[in-house]
Amino acid sequence: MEKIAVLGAGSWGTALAMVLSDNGHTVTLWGNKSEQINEINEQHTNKRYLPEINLPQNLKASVNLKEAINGANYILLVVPTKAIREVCQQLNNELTNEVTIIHASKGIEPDTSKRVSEMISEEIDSKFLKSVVVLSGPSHAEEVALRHPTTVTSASKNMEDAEVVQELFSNGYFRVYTNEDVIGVEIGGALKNIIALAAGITDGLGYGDNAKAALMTRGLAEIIRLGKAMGANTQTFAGLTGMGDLIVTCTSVHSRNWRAGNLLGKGKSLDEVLDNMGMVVEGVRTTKAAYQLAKQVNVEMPIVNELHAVLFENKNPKLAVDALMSRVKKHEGESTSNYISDLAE
Ligand SMILES: NC(=O)C1=CN([C@@H]2O[C@H](COP(=O)(O)OP(=O)(O)OC[C@H]3O[C@@H](n4cnc5c(N)ncnc54)[C@H](O)[C@@H]3O)[C@@H](O)[C@H]2O)C=CC1
Ligand SMILES: O=C(CO)COP(=O)(O)O
Repeated sequence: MEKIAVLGAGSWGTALAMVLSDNGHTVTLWGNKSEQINEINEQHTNKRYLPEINLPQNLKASVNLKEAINGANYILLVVPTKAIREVCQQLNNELTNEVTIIHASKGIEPDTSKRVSEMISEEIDSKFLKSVVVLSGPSHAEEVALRHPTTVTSASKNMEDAEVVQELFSNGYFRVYTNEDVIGVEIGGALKNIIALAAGITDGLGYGDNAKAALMTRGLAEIIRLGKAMGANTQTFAGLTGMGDLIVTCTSVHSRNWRAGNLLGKGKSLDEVLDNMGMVVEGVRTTKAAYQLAKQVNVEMPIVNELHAVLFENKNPKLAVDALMSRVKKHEGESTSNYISDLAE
């Protein structure tokens, strides 16, 4: 059994800390809000993020980063993408031994277009960084905390590291696959949030399942196009971290991205929506990043373009849908079917 520090005491950090505690590891959950940390230690709950969930008695929490990482060979980083660099810088100041950093955050940094694993490698001194492993897939914290069956992927360039992480997390309700395509896994996890925002918008506008199926299918084609240009293995997008996560995020009431889109479709402003949410909506920043990236690498991403206009140029969501529907007529062309046929190995 291992000593593992989980940095980020929101919905996903808490749910993953539960999985690791259930597996018998010694887990310390680190957060920056003392009231919340006291609640976890004293009441064994984290009501703001996971109401009605009782946390394992052996799960400890701390506001002290040095104390949380003391003796840990594995650090799970699960703060919003916006906070990754800041938390890594704090971590870098406290590290005294080499660690494997596992991250479970889903986003791309605007302006730099960096994926989370790239930011981690930039911020953590290489003498302390044994490996970076990504944990991603269709996995709403609310359902994992109820110990409902969930599948995810552990990805690393080094398959042995991915397998170690698979072993750490796997149990009867949490099944972990491995993959060596770090780029594809991170791009899929980040970009599905954009499509979930768009799916929320069409639901909020009162359009039905046809519109959502169209967005999911054509959205996946956009994700694949960008992923391919970034060097991903296109087959990855037909798997858990691509299509799987796209399905769960576009169709679940648990999704903060879908819920935010839904409110936008109902006429709320972006500021009103984000004030309302109280949790991270990663798709907003990732839309900005994908919009910039698509232009840089010359990839056509019409849904991303329209969502960018709705979020940042005040475009009426209904007009954005009209614009997508009246684009120049096309052949279906490069669709996911090309890749899905290769998947069932
Ligand atoms: N909630 C979910 O079901 C899933 C979330 N994710 C990803 O996990 C990441 C985190 O998401 P959630 O836990 O859901 O977000 P959340 O909004 O529920 O919680 C975020 C937590 O990070 C903390 N935080 C923010 N900035 C910080 C800083 N500078 N220092 C220390 N703590 C800081 C907040 O206090 C809060 O506790 C996101 O990238 C998200 O896309 C991935 C899979 C599932
Ligand atoms: O990534 C997730 C599920 O796999 C969570 O999605 P949201 O951030 O939209 O809630």
